[in-house]
Amino acid sequence: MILKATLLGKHLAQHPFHQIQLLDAGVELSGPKETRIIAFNQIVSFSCKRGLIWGEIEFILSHENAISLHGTEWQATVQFYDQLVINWQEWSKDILVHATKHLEKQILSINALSNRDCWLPQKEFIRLAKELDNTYESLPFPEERIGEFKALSELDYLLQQWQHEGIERWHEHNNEWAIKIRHTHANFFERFPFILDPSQFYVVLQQEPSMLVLGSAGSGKSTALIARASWLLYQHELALDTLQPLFLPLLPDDILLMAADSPSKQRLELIRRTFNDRTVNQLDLKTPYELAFYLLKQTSKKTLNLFSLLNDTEEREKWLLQTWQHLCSTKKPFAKLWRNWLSNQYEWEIIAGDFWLEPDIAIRMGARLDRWLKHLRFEKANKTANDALIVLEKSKQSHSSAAHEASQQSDINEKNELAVANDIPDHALLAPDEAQVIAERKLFAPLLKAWKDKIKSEQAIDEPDALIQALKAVGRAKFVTPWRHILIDTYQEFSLLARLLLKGLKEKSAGGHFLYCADDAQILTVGQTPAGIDELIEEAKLKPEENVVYELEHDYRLSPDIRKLTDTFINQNPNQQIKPYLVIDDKPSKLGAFAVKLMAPKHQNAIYTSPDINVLDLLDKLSGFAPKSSQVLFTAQYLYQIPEIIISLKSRWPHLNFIFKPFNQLHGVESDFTFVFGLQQFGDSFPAFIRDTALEKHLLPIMESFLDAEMRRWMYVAMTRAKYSTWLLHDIEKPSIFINELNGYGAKQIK
Ligand SMILES: Nc1ncnc2c1ncn2[C@@H]1O[C@H](COP(=O)(O)OP(=O)(O)OP(=O)(O)O)[C@@H](O)[C@H]1O
Repeated sequence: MILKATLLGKHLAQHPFHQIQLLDAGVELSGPKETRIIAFNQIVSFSCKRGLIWGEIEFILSHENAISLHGTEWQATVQFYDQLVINWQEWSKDILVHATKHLEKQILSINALSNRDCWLPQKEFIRLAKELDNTYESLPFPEERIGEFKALSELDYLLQQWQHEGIERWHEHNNEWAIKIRHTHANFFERFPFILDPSQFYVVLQQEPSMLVLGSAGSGKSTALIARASWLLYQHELALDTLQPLFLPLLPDDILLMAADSPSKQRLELIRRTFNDRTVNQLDLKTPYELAFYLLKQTSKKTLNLFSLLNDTEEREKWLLQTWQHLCSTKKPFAKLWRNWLSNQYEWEIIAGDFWLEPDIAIRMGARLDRWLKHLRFEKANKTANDALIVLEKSKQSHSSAAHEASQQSDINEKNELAVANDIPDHALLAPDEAQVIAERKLFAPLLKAWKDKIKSEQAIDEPDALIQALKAVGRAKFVTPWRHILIDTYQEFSLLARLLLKGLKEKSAGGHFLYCADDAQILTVGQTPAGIDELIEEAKLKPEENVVYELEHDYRLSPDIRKLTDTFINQNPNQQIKPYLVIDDKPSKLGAFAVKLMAPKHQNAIYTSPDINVLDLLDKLSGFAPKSSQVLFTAQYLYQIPEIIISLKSRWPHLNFIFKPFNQLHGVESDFTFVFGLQQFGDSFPAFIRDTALEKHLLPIMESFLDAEMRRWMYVAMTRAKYSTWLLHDIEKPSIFINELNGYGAKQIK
């Protein structure tokens, strides 16, 4: 059947098509310049309209495209339209059967997946999401037509639910499964020191090959990590039938626990002891240095020892101070250089004669020597790691080196501009004077040599060398990662080298599982930035489309008020991942009975600001109400800022346990009460510019754009250690600028 525009119609319509012919499953439109076939499966709808004089047939195609034929005689148009409707309906009826089967098949596939009595790994979910997209793309007519068919609408509704709420449904499925497992194995979970909350259970039971768990201070990350280790080993005991055998039974040797450094390792040790699980206590727990050392031992026949000074900060600082003092007393030029440098750079008052033995100087040197030397020790290895990373990036993005450098330079410029906007003083931003860098290198060279000699005398290896060599060992073709599960705590503190090593282990792991726990607000290492959290997320992924980040939902250390205060404080820096104010949810939730059963949380109930002269008074009061053996943390930027009188008066409050730690060693530390010292704006002021030497400016990454970003994190960590109360002790005349700010957020002021 053919419908043609009339001569006058053609002339008035000025349209590309003058004729339409009905085909078996479509229509053909033709005009003087083009002919176009429109198949029924392209058409969303069509209509027949009557204009003032002429008829018109219009077809709506997908994506709201319209094609029409104008200028046809009205009666003929109606006849053609009626026949078109008949053909279209017959075709649609026939095709509906296929479409229904197509959608039903997809529903069956979803049901099969969601009815699985097991953890649904994310890769399955991603596969399903892709399948769903394809389902709609491969329908025999445009998706917009689904609503016309009642039979399809219902199927479509079910599919759409999965398409739009897939993530929630996926989590729901896994949560429900987790609840079931928790009930089935209630006897086992009751052995834990706490009843885990649903988000912790999720982390414990999940079976993803790689997951990054984020959570703020006290959200129970380390606890969940140890609970997971215990659960993994328990499966070995049971060889459960009810679980899909995604995990083969595990032996303790298959699991490696990791923490960023000695303080966080000690904390993890403490937590695992509370679990009272002999096998968990036997699990390998290593710092990156120990991991590198272990890998080297496995792959090399040389005699090698762990360097004695690396795991004990106190001993290391003591050794460095003694070595520095020895160098000063035996090498006059060395002592002269240091005398000039300390008096010029720091404006310290240096006495004539043996200044290095002066208690006032000596007390300030240990921590500083350790910090300065560390930058030099890691210099070469960091450069190697950075080069490796740049090569990796380049091969990934096939960026020209010029473009890469240009973008880095523009980042630096941008950061500098921001820094200026934030009133960061110019001296902190100026490129270090090269002559000064060389002079400082000379200053440290004898100390660095003494350090290397000591390592040699112990037949040991330094951390950066160990990490670089381990990286090479892991990179060898034959290397296979020996652990099936690597559970990593305080991941935010892992150095670039350590992270590269883990990356290597991941690449060489056949079907291994990696769990990373991190909090960007707790980055204490100078030079590590919170922007790195995005890198951590990238590293935790196996494939780019995966989203393996999971957040813990509760807070066990801080009360909602304190949580709000500390979060407001850290969130001032827009580069930190914004922390929502979480509260303990004691009400029944849709996740069942777990939330109700949460143990009564221990809550920090106050942060006080007080002039430091009140300290003895406060301690007396504290001793009156603190339970016996309470842990009392004393912390400051430098330990010597803690008044001596307190250290010597430990015997005055014998029933309290005192811990002394500088801010940068507070990873994972937990106390009942915390006293923070040195909050002043003079001398060793806080916050301070930590890059106070030319070498530091030269070797450390560029400063973060937000003013005092690093010190803000130190303060945040110090304030979030205590389960009960924190006192921020400040100078009465010149308090730290943070004090005023915190008072504004609700810290309680003691006059
Ligand atoms: N489910 C729970 N019920 C009760 N208390 C818990 C629970 N989980 C953890 N805790 C307690 O909460 C405190 C904080 O836990 P944990 O150290 O695991 O948190 P975290 O997130 O690792 O903290 P941080 O990041 O500050 O190191 C600890 O005292 C721990 O014993």
